[in-house]
Amino acid sequence: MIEVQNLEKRYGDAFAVQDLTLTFPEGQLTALLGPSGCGKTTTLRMINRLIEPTGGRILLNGQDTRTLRPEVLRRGIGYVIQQIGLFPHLSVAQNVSTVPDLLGRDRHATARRVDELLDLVGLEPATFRDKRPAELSGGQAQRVGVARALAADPPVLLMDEPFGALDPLARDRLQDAFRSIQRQLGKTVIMVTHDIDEALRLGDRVALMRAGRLEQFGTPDDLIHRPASAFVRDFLGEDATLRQLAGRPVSAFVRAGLPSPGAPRVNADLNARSALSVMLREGHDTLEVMRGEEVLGSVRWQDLRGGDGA
Ligand SMILES: Nc1ncnc2c1ncn2[C@@H]1O[C@H](COP(=O)(O)OP(=O)(O)OP(=O)(O)O)[C@@H](O)[C@H]1O
Repeated sequence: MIEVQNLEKRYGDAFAVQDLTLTFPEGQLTALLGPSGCGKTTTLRMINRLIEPTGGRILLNGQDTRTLRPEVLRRGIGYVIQQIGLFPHLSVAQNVSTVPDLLGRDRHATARRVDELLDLVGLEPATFRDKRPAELSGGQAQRVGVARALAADPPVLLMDEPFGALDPLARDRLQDAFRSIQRQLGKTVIMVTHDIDEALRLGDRVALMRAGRLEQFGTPDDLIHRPASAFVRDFLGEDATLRQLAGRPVSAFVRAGLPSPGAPRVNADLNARSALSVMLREGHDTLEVMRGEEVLGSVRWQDLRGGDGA
């Protein structure tokens, strides 16, 4: 678990981060969100001590990070940035195994792990293992970057706009892949983004910052339905609920029980925003949700509009 307490970074008279106190829950993904210059990257880089705070402290599993040598600290904290920085002269497999090799881990075990990780991020190992970075698309290179960060098996991952440079389709795919990996591996992830959709879609928690301070910390539902300030409401915008629905399958909103007679059927994987459109189009306030031939249950208009899906 990572706790920051009264964290501060000052440059001359200007505060990049000021009086920031929050706990990043273990095994969850927290999105650090906010407008340009609000202090997101500075906060992230203080956590792995690429930037030293001018005040406050950071606890990793209860231990003040200042008592740890930076290189020891960073071994337990993966770091993924937009410009992935793969080594051009090394193969994909060598790039992914950089840290385990440095740590002197068993070579055969590492080779197996590299293949597993490539598989996990959606790169066929036999095809990609021996390629050089110059032979990869931007999206493939970012996948390799994610695999490399996971290779050392750090309990904590810091990510700074990791999907920023991708086209929308590739970004959606890699976000989905990453989300299921994160759920599967139970990593604690802190992800900087200025993309509201990304934060609402991927974040278990969202920390919204403004001018170096924390404006609100909560679940996506909290920020959308219980904004702490006019700033939060304005920042998320009026269509925040719809955008959040677009990132969730309708199955997240299913309740047991039958819908009203004649309700349209939709597939469980349909996104909730499209499900809402089906209701509007068909003039029904319930839908029957199917997975293949099986009826999962029903979903009601007010369930989608209330935004309480998990
Ligand atoms: N080395 C530095 N010297 C002086 N000011 C700095 C320095 N680094 C950052 N700042 C200032 O601190 C503030 C926060 O910067 P930071 O990069 O953390 O913002 P951010 O929220 O990540 O922004 P963006 O989304 O644009 O990357 C900004 O006003 C920035 O100008």
